[in-house]
Amino acid sequence: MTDLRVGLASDADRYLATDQTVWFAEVLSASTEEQLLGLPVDQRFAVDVDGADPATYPGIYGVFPMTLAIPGAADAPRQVPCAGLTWVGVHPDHRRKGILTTMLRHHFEEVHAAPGTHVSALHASEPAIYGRHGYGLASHELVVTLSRGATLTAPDLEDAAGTITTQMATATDPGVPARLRECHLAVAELGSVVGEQAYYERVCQQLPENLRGKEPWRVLFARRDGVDVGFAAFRRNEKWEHARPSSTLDAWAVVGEPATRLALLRRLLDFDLVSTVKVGTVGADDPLVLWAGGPRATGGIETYDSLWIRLVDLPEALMDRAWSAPCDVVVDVVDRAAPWNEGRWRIRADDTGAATVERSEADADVRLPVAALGSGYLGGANLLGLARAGLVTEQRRGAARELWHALRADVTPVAAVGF
Ligand SMILES: CC(=O)SCCNC(=O)CCNC(=O)[C@H](O)C(C)(C)COP(=O)(O)OP(=O)(O)OC[C@H]1O[C@@H](n2cnc3c(N)ncnc32)[C@H](O)[C@@H]1OP(=O)(O)O
Repeated sequence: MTDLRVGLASDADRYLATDQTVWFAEVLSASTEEQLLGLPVDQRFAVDVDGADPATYPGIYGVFPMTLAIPGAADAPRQVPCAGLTWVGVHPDHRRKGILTTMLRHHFEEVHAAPGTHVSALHASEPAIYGRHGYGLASHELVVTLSRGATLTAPDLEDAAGTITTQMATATDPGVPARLRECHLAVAELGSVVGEQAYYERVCQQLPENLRGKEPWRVLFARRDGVDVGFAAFRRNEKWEHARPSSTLDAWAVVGEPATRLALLRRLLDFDLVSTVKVGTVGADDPLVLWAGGPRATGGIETYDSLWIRLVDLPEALMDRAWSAPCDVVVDVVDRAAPWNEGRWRIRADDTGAATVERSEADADVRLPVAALGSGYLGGANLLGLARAGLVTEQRRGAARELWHALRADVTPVAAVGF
C-alpha cells in the first residue's frame, strides 16, 4: 500500500470507534475522553487511507509514557523512561496489508527522535505478533491460586512483616491513584513498569458496565510508620455453593518488597467468605511459591509472557543499564524495522558495571536479532539458552556465554503490570 498516512489521531471518537470495532467488547456508556483516560492526546496515533470509512481509522496505536526498572549498580534497579505501546488495532477490513508494520515503524521513529527514551515495551495480545518487529520476551508472569488460609512460611521475614499494617480503600477514593503511583515508583523492582499519574487514574476508574454485579476494585495499602510501602489491588466475586461461602478473590498485583508482599498476601488469604485467592502479576521467581511450599502446595500456577522489550536506540539503551561482569563482544545485529541499529556493535563492559557500545568493523562474535537483546535487557532471559536453542548464532566460541554473564541479573525480573 502506498497511500498509508500515519500521524496524530485528530478525531478521538473515530479513534475509540476503531478500538471498539477491533476488540468487539461491550460498548461503554462513558464519554470518549473518560474511555481514553491515561492516553495522552499527543500519544494517540492513527493510520488513514484515501477512501477509508470516516467513522473508523484503518489502524490505531497509542503510547503510555512509563518508567522501566532496569539493572542498576549494586543490584538496585535504575529507572529509565520507556514508551509503553498500547491500543494497537487494525480495522478488520484493512488487516494483513502492512498497517501494523507501518505503525510500528512510525513508533520506532517517534521514540528514536524523543530525547531520553530508548526502549519500547508492551504486553502482547497474541505472542506471535511482535517478535518479527524486534520485541523480545523479557519477563514472565505467574498467576498463582491459593486456598483461603494457606500458610506462607518465611521465618527471616517475620519481624519485618510484623511491622506492616494494612488499610483497605476503594479504588475510587480520593487520592488513591496518586498514592499508588508514588508507592509503585518508590518500591519498583527490576522489571517493573510504572505509569504516569493518569495511568493509575485509569487503573482506578470504575465504569458502570465493568461493575455490573461485581465488587468495585479495592486497594489494600501496606503501611509502615504511617507511610505507604506497598499495595495490592483486588476484588472479590461473591459465590455460594451448597450453602457455603465459596467466593474467589482476584488480586491484580501485589507490590512492595518481599516482607511487605508477605504481609499483604497473608491479609488477602484471610478475608471472610472467600475460599480461593488468585494472585496475578507474580514474577517467575517470586518468593510466593517458596512461601507456599512449592508449586504443588498451591492450587495451581499458570505461566504467561509478561513484558516484551524493544531496543529502539540500541547503543544508548545498552549503555543505560548496569552490567554484571566485564565483556568485550562484537555483536552483529539484525534489525530491519529500525535500520539505524542494524550491523556490528562492539560492547565493552568493565568491572564497574559501565559499558561502551560503539560501531565496529571487527568480525562479529555473536549474530543475533535485535529481539534477543530485548529479551536479555532486564537480565532475565538467558542468552546462552537462546544460542543453544538456535535463536542466536555464536561465531566466536564462548562469546554468547561472555555476553550473557555480563547481561544477567542476580534476581529474575518481576512481572510488569498490564497496560
Ligand atoms: C501492544 C498491543 O496493543 S497488543 C494488541 C494488538 N492488537 C490486536 O491483537 C487486535 C486484533 N488484531 C489486529 O488488530 C491486527 O490483526 C494486528 C494489529 C495484530 C496486525 O495488524 P496487520 O496490519 O494485519 O499486520 P501486518 O499486515 O502489518 O502484518 C505484519 C506481519 O505480521 C503477521 N501477523 C500479524 N498479526 C498476526 C497475528 N495475530 N499472529 C501471527 N502473525 C501475525 C502478518 O501475517 C505479517 O506477516 P508477514 O510480514 O510475514 O506477511
